[in-house]
Amino acid sequence: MNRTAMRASQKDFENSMNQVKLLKKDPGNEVKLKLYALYKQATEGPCNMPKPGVFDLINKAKWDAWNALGSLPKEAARQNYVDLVSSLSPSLESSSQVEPGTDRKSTGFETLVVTSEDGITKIMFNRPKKKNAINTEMYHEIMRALKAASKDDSIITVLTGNGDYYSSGNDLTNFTDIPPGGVEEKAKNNAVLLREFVGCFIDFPKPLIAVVNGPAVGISVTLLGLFDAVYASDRATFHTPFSHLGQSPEGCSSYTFPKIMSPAKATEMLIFGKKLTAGEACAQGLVTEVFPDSTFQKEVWTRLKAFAKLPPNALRISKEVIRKREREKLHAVNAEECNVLQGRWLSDECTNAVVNFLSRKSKL
Ligand SMILES: CCCCCCCCCCC/C=C/C(=O)SCCNC(=O)CCNC(=O)[C@H](O)C(C)(C)COP(=O)(O)OP(=O)(O)OC[C@H]1O[C@@H](n2cnc3c(N)ncnc32)[C@H](O)[C@@H]1OP(=O)(O)O
Repeated sequence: MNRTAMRASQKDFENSMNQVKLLKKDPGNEVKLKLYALYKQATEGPCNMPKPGVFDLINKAKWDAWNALGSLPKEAARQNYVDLVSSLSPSLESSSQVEPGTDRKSTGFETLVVTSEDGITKIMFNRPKKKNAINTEMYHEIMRALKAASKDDSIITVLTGNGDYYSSGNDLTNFTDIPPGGVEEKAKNNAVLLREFVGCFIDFPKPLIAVVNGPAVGISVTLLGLFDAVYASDRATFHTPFSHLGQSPEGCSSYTFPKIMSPAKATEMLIFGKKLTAGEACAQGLVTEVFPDSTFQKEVWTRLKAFAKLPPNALRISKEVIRKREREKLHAVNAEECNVLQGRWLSDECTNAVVNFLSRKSKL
């Protein structure tokens, strides 16, 4: 609405002040200073404060902005304030019309729900009836969602699960559809794809956070070593039963887990398949913090929203400094793990374990 020809009433002014509090998107320092100056001018008249010292940067910037309005009459300042707030309307519309908690949702995913809100892109595994097992389609969709999240305007990216599981790991039916080229070709193609998939986590440029809402198995656990923070419900468990499945570690865990938790503890998990509780995983350094399930979502999302308000460039640069010296090593480990797994998938040990699960003879 063009209000320049109108006189803003005191009521309009108060409404605008309330609207500013509801702004969803930070309008930036320049606009905030302008709003501050116009507010002061409209309520107190020309700048009447002593000039702050040069080292009092914030108050000095505020003083400069207010002082720059000179002798602008209170009424005109009030009008300018209302106009400025109304020019921020796209952000206001989204804040006032969208129900609290309603996300901007990306369509085009079958196995995920991807949403973006409050500076956070949330990638949620969405096959709850299958305990969020990762089928081939989901591997591809996670890669696509991560690539999009690395370029969108979000500050941090979160992976979580829908339902009672975080994820039961690789969908064991991935091994069943054998192409005309036979099992060797299937194993080779899967190794190439797995390497690309894990590579997306190694190279992800923004802070990547796991919100582990329930049990996690296999690759959904190993990848956690490539995340920047892992928050877990006390219902979560962490299980990598690779030997039971005739397989071997992936997700760079053969390198990250011994570093994170000590070689002996990593061996118990990765070779002997010891399942850790959330508390144990936290004590071993794999999990950042554990929360009671009853307050998990509330506490974690409050924290994540605060993280997402931190300066984005500082977050990315700090992550890069930490990841930089490890990146090459991680890619080499990933390549080697995929190569070893390719052989494992062709073994009788692996075939029997998958057949036993699919014929309902065994579970973990
Ligand atoms: C880029 C493309 C790459 C392709 C790459 C292919 C290969 C990459 C491989 C990478 C290496 C990964 C390794 C791993 O992740 S190893 C871990 C594999 N996971 C498992 O072994 C878990 C198997 N599941 C279970 O043991 C149990 O289901 C579980 C303990 C998780 C839950 O038991 P519960 O009794 O509570 O529930 P149900 O068993 O009744 O499960 C409900 C339904 O969900 C199906 N389900 C669950 N998990 C899986 C799974 N991992 N794969 C396939 N299906 C799964 C289960 O069968 C039930 O289905 P139905 O209701 O239809 O019976």
